[in-house]
Amino acid sequence: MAQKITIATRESPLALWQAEYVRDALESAHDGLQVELLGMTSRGDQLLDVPLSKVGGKGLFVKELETALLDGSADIAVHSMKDVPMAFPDGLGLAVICEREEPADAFVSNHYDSIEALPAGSVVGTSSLRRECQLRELRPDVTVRFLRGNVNTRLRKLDDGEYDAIILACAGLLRLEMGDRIRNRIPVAQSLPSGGQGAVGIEIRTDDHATRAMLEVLHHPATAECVTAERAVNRRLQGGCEVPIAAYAVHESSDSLWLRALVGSPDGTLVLRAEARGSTRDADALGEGVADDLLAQGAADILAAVYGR
Ligand SMILES: NCc1[nH]cc(CCC(=O)O)c1CC(=O)O
Repeated sequence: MAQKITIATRESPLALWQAEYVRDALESAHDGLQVELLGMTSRGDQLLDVPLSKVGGKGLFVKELETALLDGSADIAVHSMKDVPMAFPDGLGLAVICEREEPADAFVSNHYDSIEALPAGSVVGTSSLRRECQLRELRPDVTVRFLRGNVNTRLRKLDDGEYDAIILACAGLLRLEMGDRIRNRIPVAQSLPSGGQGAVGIEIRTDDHATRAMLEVLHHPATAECVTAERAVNRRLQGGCEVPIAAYAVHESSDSLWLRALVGSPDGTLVLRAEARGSTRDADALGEGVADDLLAQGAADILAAVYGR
């Protein structure tokens, strides 16, 4: 049995928190196991002056880590599931999904308590088309301004006065012990989260059975069921962050899920919604059904306009 595991991780404070969480859980579950972090910078961390929707989207945060897995310099890669594309390179795959932190988006402001309380003309920072779409549907009278960078950078820009408010994931703030910055947990009906938001996933080489067995202690089946349904929506739509897409599942009982999803235009003038309930055992089919409903409502046209298909 391997007595040492190397974790490939990005170097943002949140990515390091997540990698350290995995390291600590593995070391306490397996006596004598040594776990090391291999920090690396992804293209998503370098290209900070352009929206993700313009530079090729999701894979940007995971590609360098996957290269480290494939060349053997690391054994596992720890990701925010929100940033993990649907398809994996040959020889790599997801081993486990860890317990979800709060999935909602956070309204963060030094002046106002909620989206509703913003004066007309306020400037709100986000570069997520999903957040922009839903915010503008609710408040067509506010201005959305570009905001990227890691969580700490975004908060600093807010504090510098560049924005009246910003929208972040609650999960990142809570993990970094900055929950006091959350002025308001935006109800999911107002800002439906991204598929996988708040969940951490671990990618490995698919033939590395010894490592997979050691990761099992971190697997959280209930989270994995929800994230599976959410990711099935994105997979069926074949959409990344170039289009406003949200997908969010919760358990209604131990064996049934309620999945909601939406596709929209960035300016929030067109927002298509679909939802369905289904068995946890068939989370993929649940997600595909909701995606098909969206496609039938006209999501196909939105996607075709963006991706030229
Ligand atoms: N795209 C960046 C990213 N990836 C995961 C999180 C937050 C933590 C999570 O969703 O697990 C964030 C920042 C944010 O959206 O505020």
